[in-house]
Amino acid sequence: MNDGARLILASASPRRHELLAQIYPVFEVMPAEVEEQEDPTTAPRVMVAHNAAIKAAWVAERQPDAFVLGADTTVFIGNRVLNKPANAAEARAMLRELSGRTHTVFTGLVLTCAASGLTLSDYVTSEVTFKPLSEALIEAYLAKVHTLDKAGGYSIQEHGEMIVAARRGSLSNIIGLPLDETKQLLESAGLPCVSGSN
Ligand SMILES: Cc1cn([C@H]2C[C@H](O)[C@@H](COP(=O)(O)OP(=O)(O)OP(=O)(O)O)O2)c(=O)[nH]c1=O
Repeated sequence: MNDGARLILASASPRRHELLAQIYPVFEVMPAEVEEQEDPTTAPRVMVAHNAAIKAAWVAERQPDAFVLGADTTVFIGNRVLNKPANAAEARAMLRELSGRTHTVFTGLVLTCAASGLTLSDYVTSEVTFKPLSEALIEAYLAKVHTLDKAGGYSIQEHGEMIVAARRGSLSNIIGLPLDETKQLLESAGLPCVSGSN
Protein backbone atom coordinates (compact mmCIF):
# COMPACT_ATOMS: atom_id res chain seq x y z
CA MET A 1 0.00 0.00 0.00
CA ASN A 2 1.22 3.51 -0.86
CA ASP A 3 0.49 5.36 2.38
CA GLY A 4 0.30 9.12 1.92
CA ALA A 5 0.45 8.91 -1.88
CA ARG A 6 -1.21 11.78 -3.76
CA LEU A 7 -3.43 11.05 -6.72
CA ILE A 8 -4.04 13.72 -9.37
CA LEU A 9 -6.74 13.35 -12.04
CA ALA A 10 -5.40 14.98 -15.21
CA SER A 11 -8.83 16.02 -16.45
CA ALA A 12 -11.17 18.97 -16.86
CA SER A 13 -14.18 16.65 -17.23
CA PRO A 14 -16.71 17.04 -14.40
CA ARG A 15 -18.04 13.55 -15.23
CA ARG A 16 -14.59 12.03 -14.65
CA HIS A 17 -14.31 13.87 -11.32
CA GLU A 18 -17.67 12.48 -10.17
CA LEU A 19 -16.90 8.95 -11.31
CA LEU A 20 -13.43 8.83 -9.72
CA ALA A 21 -14.87 10.18 -6.44
CA GLN A 22 -17.11 7.10 -6.28
CA ILE A 23 -14.11 4.77 -5.94
CA TYR A 24 -11.32 7.06 -4.65
CA PRO A 25 -12.76 9.91 -2.58
CA VAL A 26 -9.64 12.03 -1.97
CA PHE A 27 -7.73 13.25 -5.03
CA GLU A 28 -6.57 16.46 -6.69
CA VAL A 29 -7.46 17.73 -10.15
CA MET A 30 -5.12 19.30 -12.71
CA PRO A 31 -6.42 19.45 -16.30
CA ALA A 32 -3.70 18.74 -18.88
CA GLU A 33 -3.17 21.29 -21.63
CA VAL A 34 -2.47 19.01 -24.54
CA GLU A 35 -3.70 18.61 -28.10
CA GLU A 36 -5.49 15.31 -28.57
CA GLN A 37 -4.63 13.16 -31.57
CA GLU A 38 -7.51 12.45 -33.95
CA ASP A 39 -6.02 10.34 -36.73
CA PRO A 40 -8.53 7.96 -38.36
CA THR A 41 -5.70 5.74 -39.64
CA THR A 42 -4.60 4.93 -36.07
CA ALA A 43 -6.28 1.98 -34.33
CA PRO A 44 -8.85 3.23 -31.77
CA ARG A 45 -7.18 1.56 -28.78
CA VAL A 46 -3.83 3.09 -29.78
CA MET A 47 -5.37 6.54 -30.23
CA VAL A 48 -7.12 6.62 -26.82
CA ALA A 49 -4.03 5.16 -25.11
CA HIS A 50 -1.86 7.86 -26.69
CA ASN A 51 -4.22 10.66 -25.66
CA ALA A 52 -4.58 9.34 -22.10
CA ALA A 53 -0.77 9.04 -21.90
CA ILE A 54 -0.07 12.61 -23.04
CA LYS A 55 -2.62 13.97 -20.55
CA ALA A 56 -1.03 11.98 -17.69
CA ALA A 57 2.52 12.89 -18.80
CA TRP A 58 1.74 16.63 -18.95
CA VAL A 59 0.73 16.59 -15.28
CA ALA A 60 3.41 14.10 -14.18
CA GLU A 61 6.14 16.42 -15.52
CA ARG A 62 4.87 19.15 -13.20
CA GLN A 63 4.05 16.88 -10.25
CA PRO A 64 6.71 14.15 -10.33
CA ASP A 65 6.00 12.80 -6.86
CA ALA A 66 2.29 12.21 -7.40
CA PHE A 67 0.38 9.40 -9.07
CA VAL A 68 -1.40 10.85 -12.11
CA LEU A 69 -4.44 9.39 -13.86
CA GLY A 70 -5.21 10.39 -17.46
CA ALA A 71 -8.15 9.19 -19.55
CA ASP A 72 -9.50 9.71 -23.05
CA THR A 73 -12.95 8.76 -24.32
CA THR A 74 -13.70 8.68 -28.05
CA VAL A 75 -16.53 7.41 -30.26
CA PHE A 76 -15.66 5.28 -33.30
CA ILE A 77 -18.13 4.40 -36.08
CA GLY A 78 -16.83 2.56 -39.12
CA ASN A 79 -13.54 4.28 -39.97
CA ARG A 80 -14.67 7.56 -38.46
CA VAL A 81 -13.58 9.15 -35.19
CA LEU A 82 -16.23 11.31 -33.53
CA ASN A 83 -14.70 13.56 -30.93
CA LYS A 84 -16.30 16.62 -29.31
CA PRO A 85 -18.34 18.58 -31.90
CA ALA A 86 -16.99 22.06 -32.65
CA ASN A 87 -20.46 23.60 -32.95
CA ALA A 88 -24.19 22.83 -33.09
CA ALA A 89 -24.08 21.97 -36.80
CA GLU A 90 -21.38 19.38 -36.17
CA ALA A 91 -23.34 17.96 -33.21
CA ARG A 92 -26.39 17.54 -35.50
CA ALA A 93 -24.25 15.86 -38.17
CA MET A 94 -22.83 13.43 -35.60
CA LEU A 95 -26.30 12.43 -34.38
CA ARG A 96 -27.39 11.87 -38.01
CA GLU A 97 -24.34 9.67 -38.54
CA LEU A 98 -24.99 7.64 -35.38
CA SER A 99 -28.75 7.28 -36.11
CA GLY A 100 -29.95 3.66 -36.37
CA ARG A 101 -26.41 2.23 -36.13
CA THR A 102 -24.10 0.65 -33.57
CA HIS A 103 -20.86 2.39 -32.59
CA THR A 104 -18.05 1.70 -30.14
CA VAL A 105 -16.93 3.95 -27.30
CA PHE A 106 -13.29 3.51 -26.25
CA THR A 107 -11.71 4.91 -23.11
CA GLY A 108 -7.95 4.75 -22.67
CA LEU A 109 -6.55 4.90 -19.13
CA VAL A 110 -3.00 5.70 -18.01
CA LEU A 111 -1.75 5.82 -14.43
CA THR A 112 1.79 7.12 -14.03
CA CYS A 113 4.20 8.26 -11.34
CA ALA A 114 7.43 9.89 -12.53
CA ALA A 115 9.30 9.47 -9.22
CA SER A 116 8.72 5.72 -9.05
CA GLY A 117 8.95 5.16 -12.82
CA LEU A 118 5.59 3.40 -12.79
CA THR A 119 3.20 3.49 -15.75
CA LEU A 120 0.13 1.29 -16.06
CA SER A 121 -2.42 1.44 -18.85
CA ASP A 122 -5.63 -0.17 -20.00
CA TYR A 123 -8.52 0.47 -22.36
CA VAL A 124 -12.19 -0.40 -22.30
CA THR A 125 -14.85 -0.62 -25.02
CA SER A 126 -18.65 -0.42 -24.90
CA GLU A 127 -21.11 -0.67 -27.78
CA VAL A 128 -24.07 1.65 -28.18
CA THR A 129 -26.91 1.21 -30.69
CA PHE A 130 -28.87 4.33 -31.55
CA LYS A 131 -32.56 4.44 -32.41
CA PRO A 132 -33.33 5.77 -35.88
CA LEU A 133 -33.39 9.54 -35.19
CA SER A 134 -35.73 11.86 -37.10
CA GLU A 135 -34.70 15.50 -37.63
CA ALA A 136 -37.42 16.48 -35.12
CA LEU A 137 -36.02 14.11 -32.50
CA ILE A 138 -32.47 15.41 -33.06
CA GLU A 139 -33.68 18.99 -32.53
CA ALA A 140 -35.67 18.00 -29.42
CA TYR A 141 -32.66 16.16 -27.98
CA LEU A 142 -30.24 19.02 -28.65
CA ALA A 143 -32.69 21.48 -27.09
CA LYS A 144 -32.53 19.50 -23.85
CA VAL A 145 -28.89 18.39 -23.69
CA HIS A 146 -25.59 20.26 -23.99
CA THR A 147 -23.41 17.99 -26.12
CA LEU A 148 -20.53 20.16 -27.36
CA ASP A 149 -18.25 18.89 -24.58
CA LYS A 150 -19.06 15.21 -25.22
CA ALA A 151 -17.43 12.77 -27.63
CA GLY A 152 -19.84 11.78 -30.41
CA GLY A 153 -22.03 14.80 -29.69
CA TYR A 154 -24.31 12.98 -27.26
CA SER A 155 -24.58 12.27 -23.57
CA ILE A 156 -25.92 8.85 -22.60
CA GLN A 157 -26.42 10.02 -19.01
CA GLU A 158 -28.74 12.90 -19.98
CA HIS A 159 -32.01 11.87 -21.66
CA GLY A 160 -30.16 8.90 -23.18
CA GLU A 161 -33.51 7.10 -23.48
CA MET A 162 -34.48 9.52 -26.28
CA ILE A 163 -31.69 8.34 -28.57
CA VAL A 164 -30.23 5.03 -27.34
CA ALA A 165 -31.85 1.68 -28.23
CA ALA A 166 -29.28 -0.62 -26.56
CA ARG A 167 -25.94 -0.68 -24.78
CA ARG A 168 -23.43 -3.48 -24.27
CA GLY A 169 -20.63 -3.05 -21.77
CA SER A 170 -19.69 -0.55 -19.10
CA LEU A 171 -21.81 2.62 -18.70
CA SER A 172 -19.10 4.47 -16.77
CA ASN A 173 -16.75 3.85 -19.73
CA ILE A 174 -19.14 5.76 -22.01
CA ILE A 175 -19.42 8.62 -19.51
CA GLY A 176 -15.63 8.94 -19.39
CA LEU A 177 -14.07 6.70 -16.72
CA PRO A 178 -14.62 2.91 -16.57
CA LEU A 179 -14.85 2.28 -12.84
CA ASP A 180 -13.91 -1.40 -12.60
CA GLU A 181 -10.75 -1.03 -14.70
CA THR A 182 -9.76 2.26 -13.05
CA LYS A 183 -10.06 0.55 -9.69
CA GLN A 184 -7.84 -2.28 -10.90
CA LEU A 185 -5.15 0.15 -12.09
CA LEU A 186 -5.20 2.13 -8.83
CA GLU A 187 -5.05 -1.01 -6.70
CA SER A 188 -2.19 -2.45 -8.79
CA ALA A 189 -0.26 0.71 -7.93
CA GLY A 190 -1.02 0.27 -4.22
CA LEU A 191 -3.77 2.89 -4.08
CA PRO A 192 -6.70 1.18 -2.32
CA CYS A 193 -10.20 2.04 -3.55
CA VAL A 194 -13.63 1.98 -1.97
CA SER A 195 -16.43 -0.01 -3.60
CA GLY A 196 -18.45 1.35 -6.53
CA SER A 197 -18.89 -0.23 -9.91
CA ASN A 198 -19.86 0.12 -13.51
C1 LIG B 1 -20.19 9.40 -25.39
C2 LIG B 1 -20.18 10.27 -24.14
C3 LIG B 1 -19.07 11.03 -23.81
N1 LIG B 1 -19.06 11.81 -22.66
C4 LIG B 1 -17.92 12.65 -22.31
C5 LIG B 1 -16.84 12.01 -21.46
C6 LIG B 1 -15.65 12.93 -21.67
O1 LIG B 1 -15.71 14.00 -20.72
C7 LIG B 1 -15.89 13.50 -23.06
C8 LIG B 1 -14.86 13.01 -24.06
O2 LIG B 1 -13.79 13.90 -24.10
P1 LIG B 1 -12.33 13.62 -23.54
O3 LIG B 1 -11.38 14.26 -24.47
O4 LIG B 1 -12.14 12.16 -23.24
O5 LIG B 1 -12.32 14.36 -22.13
P2 LIG B 1 -12.57 15.87 -21.78
O6 LIG B 1 -12.08 16.77 -22.87
O7 LIG B 1 -14.02 16.03 -21.35
O8 LIG B 1 -11.69 16.06 -20.47
P3 LIG B 1 -10.06 15.89 -20.29
O9 LIG B 1 -9.45 15.70 -21.67
O10 LIG B 1 -9.60 17.14 -19.63
O11 LIG B 1 -9.91 14.67 -19.43
O12 LIG B 1 -17.21 13.07 -23.47
C9 LIG B 1 -20.18 11.82 -21.82
O13 LIG B 1 -20.17 12.51 -20.79
N2 LIG B 1 -21.27 11.05 -22.15
C10 LIG B 1 -21.34 10.28 -23.26
O14 LIG B 1 -22.37 9.61 -23.51
